Amino acid sequence: MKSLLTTHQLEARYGDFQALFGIDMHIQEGDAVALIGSNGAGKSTLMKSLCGLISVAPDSVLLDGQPIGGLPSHEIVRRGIAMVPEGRKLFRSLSVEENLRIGAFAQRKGPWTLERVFALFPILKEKRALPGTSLSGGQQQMVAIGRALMSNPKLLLCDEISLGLSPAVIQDIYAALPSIRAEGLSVVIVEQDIDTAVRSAKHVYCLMHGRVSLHGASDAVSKQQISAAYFGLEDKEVVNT
Ligand SMILES: Nc1ncnc2c1ncn2[C@@H]1O[C@H](COP(=O)(O)OP(=O)(O)OP(=O)(O)O)[C@@H](O)[C@H]1O
Repeated sequence: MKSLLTTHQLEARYGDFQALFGIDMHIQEGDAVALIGSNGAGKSTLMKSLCGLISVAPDSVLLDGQPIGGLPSHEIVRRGIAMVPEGRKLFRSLSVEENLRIGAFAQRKGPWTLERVFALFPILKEKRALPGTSLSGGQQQMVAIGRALMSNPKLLLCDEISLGLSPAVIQDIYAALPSIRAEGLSVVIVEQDIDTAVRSAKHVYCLMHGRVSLHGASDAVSKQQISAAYFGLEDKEVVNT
């Protein structure tokens, strides 16, 4: 499979505080990667570094071999990375449909249109004229995912899409993933629930204190390896990538 995105010794800082240290990550075309780790491990910081919300060294993030580190986020969307942010971040004053249409600002060509998003999440078609923020948490999450898809990304970054949702709703959202990935779209899923993460991904990266503590094929990493990498292990683990 062709490499889509790589990070090389990626570092990220908030002022004097260093949150990420030497992250090497590889995402192939069509890949599904789960990013796990305890609170404060650096998952959101890594997602923000990939989509231009945090400034990082140009060569530390390559998309299709081109340096994109530190580019403004609208330029990164144009190049094919879209983010479903933690907390959904819908535009309060806009309807469901308007929220979705905003995702298409980059005018990238591809399969995702308003009708296609409505086919994926039919409830959004019914509620298209309502304010996005009047929907249930799960429906708002669908809007956030749909808005990101409207930019026709090559890589979709999903930051904690199940946060605050009931197990049944989480199941509904994850049930959409195979359709989302059907046309070769790569996804990175940040997820607190380790079982959900590993089940829905081909590869797993675990972060601890801003470093990769484990990475490997999800069917090759054991529960013991994951809990060691999640809660504390001195050496970096690499398992059958
Ligand atoms: N805006 C910020 N300013 C300063 N430090 C920050 C900021 N955002 C995050 N941090 C710090 O960076 C580190 C990594 O945080 P990050 O939010 O990336 O972790 P996370 O793995 O996503 O955690 P969570 O699961 O709680 O969202 C933490 O020590 C956090 O306190």
